[in-house]
Amino acid sequence: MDYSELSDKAAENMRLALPLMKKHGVPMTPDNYAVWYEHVSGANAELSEKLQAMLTDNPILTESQCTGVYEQFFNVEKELVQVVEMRQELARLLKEVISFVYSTVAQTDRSNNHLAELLTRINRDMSPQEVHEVVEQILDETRQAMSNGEQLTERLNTAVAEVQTLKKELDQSKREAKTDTLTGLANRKAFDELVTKVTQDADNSGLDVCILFCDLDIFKEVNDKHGHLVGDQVLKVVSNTLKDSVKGRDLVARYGGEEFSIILLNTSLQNAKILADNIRKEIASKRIQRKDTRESLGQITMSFGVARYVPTEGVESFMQRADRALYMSKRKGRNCVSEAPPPII
Ligand SMILES: Nc1nc2c(ncn2[C@@H]2O[C@H](COP(=O)(O)OP(=O)(O)OP(=O)(O)O)[C@@H](O)[C@H]2O)c(=O)[nH]1
Repeated sequence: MDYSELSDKAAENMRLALPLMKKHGVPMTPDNYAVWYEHVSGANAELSEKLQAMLTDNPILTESQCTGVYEQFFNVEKELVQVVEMRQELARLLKEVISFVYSTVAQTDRSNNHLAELLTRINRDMSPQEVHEVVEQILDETRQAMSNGEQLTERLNTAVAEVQTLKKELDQSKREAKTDTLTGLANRKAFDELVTKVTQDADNSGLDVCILFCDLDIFKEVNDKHGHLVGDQVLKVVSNTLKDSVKGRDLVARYGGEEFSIILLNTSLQNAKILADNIRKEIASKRIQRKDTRESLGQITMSFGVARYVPTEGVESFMQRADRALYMSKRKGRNCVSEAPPPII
């Protein structure tokens, strides 16, 4: 079978994942397939490390180990109906392909046995007619085997194309699940996930991680005076300013209504405070106008809370401190930056 024309990675991953699952005694369920596909694709280092660690203890995985990995890395998606539907589709596809592979293998076995049996019948004493009959049967069997092989290749090609489409849709819905629809920024879920990860990393590396919590000042007045649509326009302008103010490695998220949060990697507290103050000035200097009437909305300002992660304090304490710093800025009269108090460890 020539797979060289199959469209790239998905085919490769499918070919790698199935034998590995067999080797490690992993039941061929869609959930397990999702885990092993992710593993062989090399896209999820954490998942691969987890599998490697389990396999070091025992090369055959138990059912509960398999479920455990799936739950850890994929279960979040269960919340999304669309993703559930895609999984069901993948399950159907996988079931169909596996049963097709099995039936082709069974047919090939039968075919091989028949061919072996035909070969044993060939001997010197056969009449030309008998030789002719056996040769005809061998030819029939060979044609059948070739046609089975072609059908299998064709079905696998279709399956690979379907898996690719599903994967694209899955990637898209994963992205959407972590994006705020109004501003296009990362949402709170994305922020929470990343801040948890980078603080855990910082526990080991000691590298600087800072967060900024920022909140629009007296934003209710904008909404009350100009309406929610204009308020939304302000949120978009502010989002763009925040996004343009940080480096590609940093994450800007819309944390809630008019509250934003930023993760700054490899950034000292001093530099985080300077950055926050620059953003503050940039926003305060803008003169946003209503799109429809060109009426000025007056000065829009933001308050900021800045915190640097202290290794081992934990993500909750870190976020609480940043939140407290933001609250301090509000109490000081708004449109300013405050540094978080040290953690209580
Ligand atoms: N237009 C719009 N407004 C929003 C959105 N989410 C939250 N808000 C508004 O943001 C305002 C927040 O009001 P408050 O919590 O009282 O805070 P504030 O008026 O900004 O005052 P301080 O935070 O104390 O400076 C409310 O009017 C919310 O309706 C949104 O998606 N769009």
